[in-house]
Amino acid sequence: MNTTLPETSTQPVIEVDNLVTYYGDQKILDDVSLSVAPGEIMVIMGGSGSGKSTLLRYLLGLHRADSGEVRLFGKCVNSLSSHEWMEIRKRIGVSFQGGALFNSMTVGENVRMPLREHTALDENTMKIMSRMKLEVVNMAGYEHLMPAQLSGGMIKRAALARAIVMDPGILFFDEPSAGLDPVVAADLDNLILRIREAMPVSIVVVTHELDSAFKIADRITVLDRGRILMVGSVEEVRNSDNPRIRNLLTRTSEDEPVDADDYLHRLTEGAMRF
Ligand SMILES: Nc1ncnc2c1ncn2[C@@H]1O[C@H](COP(=O)(O)OP(=O)(O)OP(=O)(O)O)[C@@H](O)[C@H]1O
Repeated sequence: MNTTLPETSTQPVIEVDNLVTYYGDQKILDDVSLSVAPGEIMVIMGGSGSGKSTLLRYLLGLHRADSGEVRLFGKCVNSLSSHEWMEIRKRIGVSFQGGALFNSMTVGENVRMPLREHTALDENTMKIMSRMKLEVVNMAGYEHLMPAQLSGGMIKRAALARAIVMDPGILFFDEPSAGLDPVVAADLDNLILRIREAMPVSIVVVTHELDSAFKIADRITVLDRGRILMVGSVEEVRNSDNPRIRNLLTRTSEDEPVDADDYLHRLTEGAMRF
């Protein structure tokens, strides 16, 4: 549950300043800066290998920045004590690709797990709170089922109920609609919007699903080879004339097979221009 927030309501809940990260000798994120305002939905988009998941891991404080800084709720994640980090961690909900419910527990037990771990609430209160969150994700009445009895979409929704059970200030999604059919994926988008309406939470979504990004985002960060190409509104990204963003929007990539005619056409077009 939300502890009293020390920051003013307009202070960004996430701030990234000039983040540079390496895996070994390879620079993965290069001078990345962005911020996420209270209640904002920020979508991180980019081609495969552009650094989206890596950025998410740094936002979650899983790695130490090689240079630059990540601040959550105004606190630099690299300089927190483990106790301070635990306090911040309670205010962060995460919904990862697989949904990842514990198969040996019922849906209700799964959703209550963070409450059991981080609070001293009595059993009854925990049950009421988990039911409320299951209602938010349209899963009321399913709390006694085991994960194996659920569809893929229901597993995602139950995992989402667990991610919001502590009323987080920030909610992270990694490819929320991966593996879902388009109708279920669209439901999940609606649910993300509904959660933002229902609670004061900032949401960061990593996705390569354009339809989903355009539907839910307040702003989009476009990553390309570890650098930020653009941070802007849906309209700004849609209307960008940056060729690499256009490529991303039309789903062409240097790794994809190239249509020979189209390629020649573009080549001659380019030759004529220069
Ligand atoms: N643990 C790791 N060790 C070494 N290199 C890594 C590691 N994780 C990622 N990388 C490299 O970092 C770069 C960015 O990877 P990342 O997974 O962040 O990209 P992404 O945009 O999330 O890609 P995708 O959409 O395919 O998941 C890639 O070149 C990748 O090979």
